[in-house]
Amino acid sequence: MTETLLSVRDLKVSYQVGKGSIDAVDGASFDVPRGSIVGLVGESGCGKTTVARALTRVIADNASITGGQILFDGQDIAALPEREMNALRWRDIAFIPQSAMNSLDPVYTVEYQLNEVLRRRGGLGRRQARARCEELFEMVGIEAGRLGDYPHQFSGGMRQRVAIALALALNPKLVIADEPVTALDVIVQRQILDQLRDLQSMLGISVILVTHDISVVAYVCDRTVVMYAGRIAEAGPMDAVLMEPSHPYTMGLRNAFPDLKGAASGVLTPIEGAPPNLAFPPPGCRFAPRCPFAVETCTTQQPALGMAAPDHRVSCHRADEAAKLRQEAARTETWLADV
Ligand SMILES: Nc1ncnc2c1ncn2[C@@H]1O[C@H](COP(=O)(O)OP(=O)(O)OP(=O)(O)O)[C@@H](O)[C@H]1O
Repeated sequence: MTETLLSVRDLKVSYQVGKGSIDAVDGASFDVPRGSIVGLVGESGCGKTTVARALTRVIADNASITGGQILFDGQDIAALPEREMNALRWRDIAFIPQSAMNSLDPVYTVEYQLNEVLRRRGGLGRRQARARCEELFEMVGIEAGRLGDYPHQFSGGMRQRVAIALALALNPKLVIADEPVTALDVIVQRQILDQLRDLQSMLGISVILVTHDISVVAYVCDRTVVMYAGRIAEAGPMDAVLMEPSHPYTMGLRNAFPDLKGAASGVLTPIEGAPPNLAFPPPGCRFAPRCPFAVETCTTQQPALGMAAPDHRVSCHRADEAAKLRQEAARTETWLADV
């Protein structure tokens, strides 16, 4: 069995807003096996970025981790003193924030920015750092001659490659990439994802890929964690979750996105409505107000994250009926009725 690198257990993250608080992540549990790409997927606002940032403990000033464990290599980093956590960042866990433009400083050359990580954090000397910069650029397919360029001199796709090089600088075990291909055209998306996959398997690292786009997960991930309104809806091997989803939200997401591989994917059916306001989440299953299959229990009782199969978890009161619901979910009318 594959060894687990990261194990998130019942993670809770809240934002303080005025006198109240928003439970943006409300009991998330999932695993990241060594040497795998795990897609963290869900609509905007469902808590993906909050989870990703909590894993590096670079969270907003008004955010706090209010519960749970983040076991990285067996150590609970949710409880680690900031000094030790800081030593772990870049070296063990690297984070690529949502826009590569944000992660790169426009006023410095990319070599300067790579050097900041390599020399300041990695302790490399000038010569070693230069050699590593060249190696990193080669790894991400950019000529070393462009190391002295500024971020604006690169195209969007190339900036994303630079951000990947930066993340890989100190040989981390885990790279967390937040929406790494959003805003790029489909051809460039594929190139970046292919490269991420090649580097992941060459270096044997693990990657958490945060995305709202389930076709990105289908294209490149080994496993999928589907989030909805701060909770895990479904998690497991990519094929099991996307080919035979057990949660109606995953069934709906699958209908709502085109296929990145370019195959004919038929009619796209959006999930009507929007995720709930997390300041006032509905009782019971948070997806119930939009779910075409919701029954009374769904509106009153929160479903537990149970087993759909030994390695496949799902949080749905009707998970036992998944095969039947999948057939109904494949029909566009199912998603137009009831909501
Ligand atoms: N600094 C903040 N203060 C208050 N609420 C916040 C803050 N940051 C995020 N939130 C709220 O937390 C919830 C989760 O947001 P988060 O950004 O993690 O979701 P997401 O799935 O990553 O969405 P997106 O892809 O749009 O970033 C949302 O309801 C959002 O409004």
